[in-house]
Amino acid sequence: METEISRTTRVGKIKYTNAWPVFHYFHPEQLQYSVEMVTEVPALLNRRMLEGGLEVSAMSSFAYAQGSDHFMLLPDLSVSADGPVKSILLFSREPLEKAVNGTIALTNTSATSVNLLKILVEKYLQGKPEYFTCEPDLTEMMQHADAGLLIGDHAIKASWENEGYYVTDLGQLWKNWTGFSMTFAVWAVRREAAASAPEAISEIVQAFQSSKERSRSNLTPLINQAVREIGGSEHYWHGYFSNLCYDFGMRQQQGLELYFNYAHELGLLEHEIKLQIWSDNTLTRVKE
Ligand SMILES: C=C(O[C@@H]1C=C(C(=O)O)C=C[C@H]1O)C(=O)O
Repeated sequence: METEISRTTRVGKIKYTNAWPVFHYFHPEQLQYSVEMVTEVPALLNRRMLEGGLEVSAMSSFAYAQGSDHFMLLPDLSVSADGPVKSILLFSREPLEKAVNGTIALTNTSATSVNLLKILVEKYLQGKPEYFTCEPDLTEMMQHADAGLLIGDHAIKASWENEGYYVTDLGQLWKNWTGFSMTFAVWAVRREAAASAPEAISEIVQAFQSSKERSRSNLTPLINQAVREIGGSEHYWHGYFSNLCYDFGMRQQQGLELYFNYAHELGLLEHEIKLQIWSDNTLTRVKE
């Protein structure tokens, strides 16, 4: 008979620096339960989570909402920003007010940010652009569009190489308009995995939490790795990691609920979303 201990939990990891603090000290080989890692851009992790090809993943908060009947949120984990995010950037040839009536190229790696842009354009800026989706290559995008949306390390690198484009930070724009924080990524578990393998999920959640805390207490190893692998300066990465928030408290939840409400109003989400957070019942069960 297959026991829970021998079953493998497939865990998705976002292939961008923004999620590193939660994964940096997450070492599957040190866990009691078996874990297989899949590292991909958010759009691919979203698809695999929706199709049941992963049990646990960091994913776009928008995709969590699309599949919320199948998912629960893991507690106190997110990639959020209360103001500028520095890596969700709209590059445009003309100032923003003009760009939002032109053609906008959208990265095919995102779900949250492309819908955030649509909300901001439609409700805040009253623009009427044409959109198309493509690979995250700014040079290529700008051959066919007036503006291009990039996320993650693609946005960071493009901001370093920027040759005169206007740059709009969507975290900052959301904050200017709503006064709220914005949550771009969440960590979720599929409901059937939460029901059938609670001990494994509990161990995974604790490992994510302790990675987050260890990263927060000393950013230097992450900064050094980012300089080595992506480029840029220690100063840049210190600013980048310390600016992002990895918690999912009341403030982040309120901002995300507001985003889901707007997405629903615009028909981007089919139904209203109630955040459902997984809680660890294994500790009480042991005592019974
Ligand atoms: C902060 C970021 O958030 C990311 C944006 C996502 C999206 O737009 O769907 C998904 C996951 C996050 O890692 C970033 O890409 O820089």
